[in-house]
Amino acid sequence: MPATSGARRSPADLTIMASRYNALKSDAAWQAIWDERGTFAARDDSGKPHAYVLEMFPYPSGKIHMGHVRNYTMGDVLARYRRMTGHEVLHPMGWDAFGMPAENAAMDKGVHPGTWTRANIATMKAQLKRLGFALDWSRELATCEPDYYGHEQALFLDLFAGGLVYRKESSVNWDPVDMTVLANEQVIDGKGWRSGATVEKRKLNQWFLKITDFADELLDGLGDLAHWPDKVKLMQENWIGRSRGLTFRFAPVVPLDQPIEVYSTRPDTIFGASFVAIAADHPVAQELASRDPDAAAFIERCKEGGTTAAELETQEKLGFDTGYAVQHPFDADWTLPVYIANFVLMDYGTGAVMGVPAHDQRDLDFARKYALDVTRVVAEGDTVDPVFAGDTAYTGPGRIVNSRFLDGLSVDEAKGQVIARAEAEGWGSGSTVYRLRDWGVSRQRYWGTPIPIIHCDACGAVPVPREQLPVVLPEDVSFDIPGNPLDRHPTWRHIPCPSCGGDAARETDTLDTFVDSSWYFIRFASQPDDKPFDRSVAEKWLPVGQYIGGVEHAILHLLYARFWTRALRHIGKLDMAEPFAGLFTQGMVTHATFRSDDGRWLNPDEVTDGKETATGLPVTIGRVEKMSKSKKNTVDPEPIVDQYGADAVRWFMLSDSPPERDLEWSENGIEGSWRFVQRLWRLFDGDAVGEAGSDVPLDRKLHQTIAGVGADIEALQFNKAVAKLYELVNAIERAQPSASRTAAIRAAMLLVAPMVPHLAEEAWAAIGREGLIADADWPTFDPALLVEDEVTIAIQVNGKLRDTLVLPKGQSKAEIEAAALASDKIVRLLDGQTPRKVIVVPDRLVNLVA
Ligand SMILES: Nc1ncnc2c1ncn2[C@@H]1O[C@H](COP(=O)(O)OP(=O)(O)OP(=O)(O)O)[C@@H](O)[C@H]1O
Repeated sequence: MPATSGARRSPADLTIMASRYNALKSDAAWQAIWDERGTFAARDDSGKPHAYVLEMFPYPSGKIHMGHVRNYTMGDVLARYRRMTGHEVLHPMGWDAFGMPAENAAMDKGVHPGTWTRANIATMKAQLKRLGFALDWSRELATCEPDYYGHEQALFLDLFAGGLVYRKESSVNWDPVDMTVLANEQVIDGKGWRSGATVEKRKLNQWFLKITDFADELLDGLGDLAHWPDKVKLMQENWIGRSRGLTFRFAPVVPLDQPIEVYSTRPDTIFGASFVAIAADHPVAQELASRDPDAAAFIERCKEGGTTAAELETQEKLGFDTGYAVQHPFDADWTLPVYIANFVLMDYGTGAVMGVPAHDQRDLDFARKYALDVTRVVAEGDTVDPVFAGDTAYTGPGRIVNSRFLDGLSVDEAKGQVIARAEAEGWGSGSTVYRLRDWGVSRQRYWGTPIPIIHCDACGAVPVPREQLPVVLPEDVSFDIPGNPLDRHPTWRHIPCPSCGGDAARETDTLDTFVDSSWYFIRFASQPDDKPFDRSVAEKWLPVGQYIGGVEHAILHLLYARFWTRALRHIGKLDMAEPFAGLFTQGMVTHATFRSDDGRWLNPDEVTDGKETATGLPVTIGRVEKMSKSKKNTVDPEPIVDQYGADAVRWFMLSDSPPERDLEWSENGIEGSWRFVQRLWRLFDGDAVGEAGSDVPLDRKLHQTIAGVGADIEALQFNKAVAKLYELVNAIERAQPSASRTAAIRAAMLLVAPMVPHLAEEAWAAIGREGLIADADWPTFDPALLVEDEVTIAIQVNGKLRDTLVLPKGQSKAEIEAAALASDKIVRLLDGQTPRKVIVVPDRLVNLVA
């Protein structure tokens, strides 16, 4: 390393000097060294405290984009920092590799989903490597490989044996043109995304996991997650949706011959009820349809439309007046009409609801359409008028009004009263219900984990014997016609029944890909060949200390993983309640979206000056949205890494804004990061070593920075850490050569190492240090140097500021008083008088009462 003089240079000069840092060369060299030495391989038994840092693994959709870079850089800084602070770190990476896009690629391009997926994995892995992430690649896994999903099948069978899996008929979205089941996201405005046909509901036998058995645990367990964002906990709480309500019967009015049982979470609004709505497949509706062709035709119509909650919310509310009526439970003379309605589902509650239009939006839409009464029973502020105007239901809190004996009560008090009366009078009973449904895991798709079940006419659903696992997906399938190719494979599904030996058939549904991501973090911690994980090893690492991922996974993925972990505990496979002790949800990297003249999404690369580069036709610039492959608004980091090197890209992703905040991608600023990397290099490379002399302010700055940067990284406040490092570098650059300055430069190398690891290694080697900086110890700070040792004290006379004094910190009251009374200004002001009273607040102020 060239020893130059310690003379200061302006940053602008630095980049044009000869000894420019060659990032591309250094990046490749250090990445190769880390690889060769297995630097980031986690050892199960090193004796050091364990730290498990994990980012949500990506779907291998093609290339990584800046969103991934942001997510993975944050995890990487923490992982590297934990290593330097003496931890054995597990920081693995893998691929959430099953799912629809691979099947779509197969249909569009004629390439096998496996080929497409594995090629994407290779590309993305190479891209991640170029960013220098400290990942333990020896533990890499891809969920689409039998050595992963075979173990998942074993776990599925464990849960099956443990009574947590069952099969039930349930509705799916059916595309009548493509003759296939559609995933919810393939239903767009009630139509099949490819065929454009109106989607129907169909009943199919499907597999479910009993997540509802754990509803209370999953809800109450949120209280123990101190290191999770409140917003995520709230989202989970709402999703589980525990509420107390009333199941009760409306007595029939002739000619109806049976009561209608409903469930309501708002029994407090019972005096606002104006109708009862039943599902199309409710027994009363079915019975009517057998005699009334109009009712039968309406029920057919109800089959249109998807099954998602969102669909049910948004689709037009349709009803059929059965002509039947029921009695209000509190008034034998009050009757309510009974409608068949398309928004009521049979497998939800009792398949019947009471309609309270003033206080439920769905009911209000319905009541306005069919001209039913709308009566206010909860006051909205001062508004108590029973006539409810407008088209927006009031769902907020308030006093109960227009409700006889309930008037004046709060919503909760009224609920309690109605439940108590119903129970005393024997027409209903209170119960706790959950919004959470059991998890339907069957997907009528090819590219997923085959469900390890064999169907036999004689024996029913029989688990695949363990020694026959994995049930491997056949590769010889075609996608030329819609539907699940497993269904039409010539041989794959035919198999003798393991129980009776007769002809039987494999289950052709595959598992929801959320199952794959519900336990991958366990497999990362321990991956023996012969079982899903070795419990004692897994428990050494788990729970994950810090999990980092997008808030878009706040509900489903995180809830399913929490459930899976508890389910494994329930069947005695793992002794752990919560999989992720700490959670951080990074803000999204966003970017404008572009659409071509004919409505295709375009990548920013395909647009020049507002026109599609290829066709010259104008493009539509859409909203700024989360960078994502599906909207094609991705920016590939690779050309940027080519130009500026990995460290500049990493630094840039960390420095720009608070990590929890969204960040609109722009290349402005990357050059600034590159210049800073160069500046660091000049500082590290240009230091004159071994000079004597100390520089106390610089020592203080250094120790404050060591403490502050460590705390910021621990709190994942990377932008703050970066700001402190800028300040330190400024201070070092300004300082005259001294031993302090040399020490500060050495420490700065360590402090920036988690963020710009290639440059840090290069500098470390250049000063002749043994070993890697990745393995070096994080610098320690001297607490005595963290405090400023002088304070400014205000001196007041009769409450008015008259002077200030700079004094050593921590002086006694007597010392401060003496100093104040000796001040020239005060001596002049007092003019020989002795103050009547002296009030001293140490390190802050002195007030003299004259
Ligand atoms: N634009 C983004 N900004 C920040 N983080 C992102 C962004 N896109 C994905 N991530 C994060 O990357 C991790 C892996 O996500 P994954 O690859 O499954 O993302 P995705 O949303 O499916 O992306 P894509 O839509 O491009 O495939 C997740 O933690 C996710 O939140």
